[in-house]
Amino acid sequence: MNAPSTSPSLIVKNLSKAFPTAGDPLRVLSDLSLELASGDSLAVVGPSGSGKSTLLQILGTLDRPDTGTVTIDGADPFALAEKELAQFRNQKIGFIFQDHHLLPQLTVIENVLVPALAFGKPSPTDIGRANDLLGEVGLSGRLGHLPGELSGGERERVAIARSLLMQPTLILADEPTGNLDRKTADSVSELLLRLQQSVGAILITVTHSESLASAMADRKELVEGRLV
Ligand SMILES: Nc1ncnc2c1ncn2[C@@H]1O[C@H](COP(=O)(O)OP(=O)(O)OP(=O)(O)O)[C@@H](O)[C@H]1O
Repeated sequence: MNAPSTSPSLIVKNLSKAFPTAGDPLRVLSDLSLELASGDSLAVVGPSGSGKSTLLQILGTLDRPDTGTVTIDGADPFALAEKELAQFRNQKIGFIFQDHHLLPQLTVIENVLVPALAFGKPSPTDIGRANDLLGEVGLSGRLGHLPGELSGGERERVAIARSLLMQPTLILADEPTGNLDRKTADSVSELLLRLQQSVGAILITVTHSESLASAMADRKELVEGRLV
């Protein structure tokens, strides 16, 4: 487990992003800056179309900003070549999506091990960690099951375990409880925050859910391309 520190491990400076349209480009992010340190949790809220997913895509290094910089653990991911960037992403960033994005043909434990595949065959350490994480999310008895055999809340818990496999610096969650009933949503968000705290990762959650947003230590709204 990483000891939490207070120096910012995510530094975002002056991000801008626009998409081409038939008319003027659609400006989605505009001079957006943000700094977060190990152990921080942030809810990003805002109306539909305000740019929350676009921000998450850029922080997740899945899309590039037009201008501005993202620094994760002192490194500029966008300066890396494609293969190195893919490895950096797998090592430093855990993703959790509303529809979990588990691979249907892989078992629960194989899904949790997917981030390790970018580095070759999962090591015994990876396999031990996957087992431990599945224990922590209460799924030790379901290692060999397929995602289709699990409930929505159980699938989301597998996605949480997968996001933590590589002990990431940053966990990015897009509506992680969006498909769940209130009680299941509350238990999944409690679990996510507990595990995020235990590894000292930064957690950024995009959500329309008031109850999930209020569980995070901080909350910011995307307004006219900036976080306020
Ligand atoms: N690849 C793209 N090409 C063109 N326009 C895009 C693209 N991606 C997003 N947009 C536009 O950018 C704006 C912001 O989209 P984004 O998905 O980031 O919003 P959001 O805040 O996540 O919305 P929601 O809460 O509905 O998921 C929208 O108007 C969207 O249509």
